[in-house]
Amino acid sequence: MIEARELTKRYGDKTVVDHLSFTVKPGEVTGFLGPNGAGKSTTMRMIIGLDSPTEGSVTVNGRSYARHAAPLQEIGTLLEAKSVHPGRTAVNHLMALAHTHGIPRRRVEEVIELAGLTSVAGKRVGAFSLGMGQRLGIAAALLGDPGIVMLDEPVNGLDPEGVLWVRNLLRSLAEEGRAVMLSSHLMSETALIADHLVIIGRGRLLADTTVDDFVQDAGGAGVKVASTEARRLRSVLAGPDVTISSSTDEELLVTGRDAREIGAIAAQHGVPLYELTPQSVSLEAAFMDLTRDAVEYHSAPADTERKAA
Ligand SMILES: Nc1ncnc2c1ncn2[C@@H]1O[C@H](COP(=O)(O)OP(=O)(O)OP(=O)(O)O)[C@@H](O)[C@H]1O
Repeated sequence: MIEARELTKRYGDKTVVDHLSFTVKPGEVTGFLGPNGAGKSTTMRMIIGLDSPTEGSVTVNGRSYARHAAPLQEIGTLLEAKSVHPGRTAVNHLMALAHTHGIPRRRVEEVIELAGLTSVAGKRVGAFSLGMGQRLGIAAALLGDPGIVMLDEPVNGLDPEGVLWVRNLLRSLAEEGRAVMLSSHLMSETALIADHLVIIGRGRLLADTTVDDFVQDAGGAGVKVASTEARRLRSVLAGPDVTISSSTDEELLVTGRDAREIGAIAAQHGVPLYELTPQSVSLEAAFMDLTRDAVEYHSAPADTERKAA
């Protein structure tokens, strides 16, 4: 478990992390989101003692990182994938880390295999692509079999197969009961991996919520239904919390009932359907709305068009 309480970091008169409180719980993937410059990396650096808070505190399994005798076995981290000696091979890099904690070679081999690096284990890290570097960083994070895994932008530079691998790996680590924290500035990608969201902007907490609630608050999704008997369908679907709008004579947008219910009700009343499509909310748009005032570097034109994902 990671617990940040009123965590604050100032550089000169600039407050980069501003009284931030959140918890990263075991058995969950927590997505740590914010636009560029929001303070994500600074927060993560404070979690593992690379920066010290100006105010407030953060603990890893109940105590500050520096007070753990074997920190690699408490929390595995990937902060800067390229912070590796370029002349070392992947296996030597991991062995050097393993030696600091009395971790056996067998475990090094395990994480190399887990990260899909077996064929390049003997290659010098300096020749690694960005994606291979990310995989090596993740292998290093898992070396001590830690209960907490914290990764800064882990899918950065990965190809689609690599992205899928990270997604499945993080989900399985959480299912094993570990606390997983990953930072990102991509809402839709994070929503596919995370259970919980901690969203920050200009160092401040903007939202501490579940992915499900965020999706719901983003406007719910609604279901698009098309039928040759849309008028009759509208009347059989009506209910106290149901909203139905129509864009054409045969199409309805229904909120308050999911696709399964709509299909069942339509079948019960013998109404033919030729389309039944759950609408996906534009999570990226909701995220941009939430962080709009906290974006440090606006691109021109400043207003991004709102469109469905
Ligand atoms: N050592 C430092 N001295 C002064 N300012 C700093 C220092 N480190 C970070 N900052 C500033 O703190 C702010 C937050 O930076 P940080 O890297 O934590 O953000 P981030 O959310 O990780 O951003 P990104 O997604 O771009 O990596 C930025 O404005 C950055 O310029």
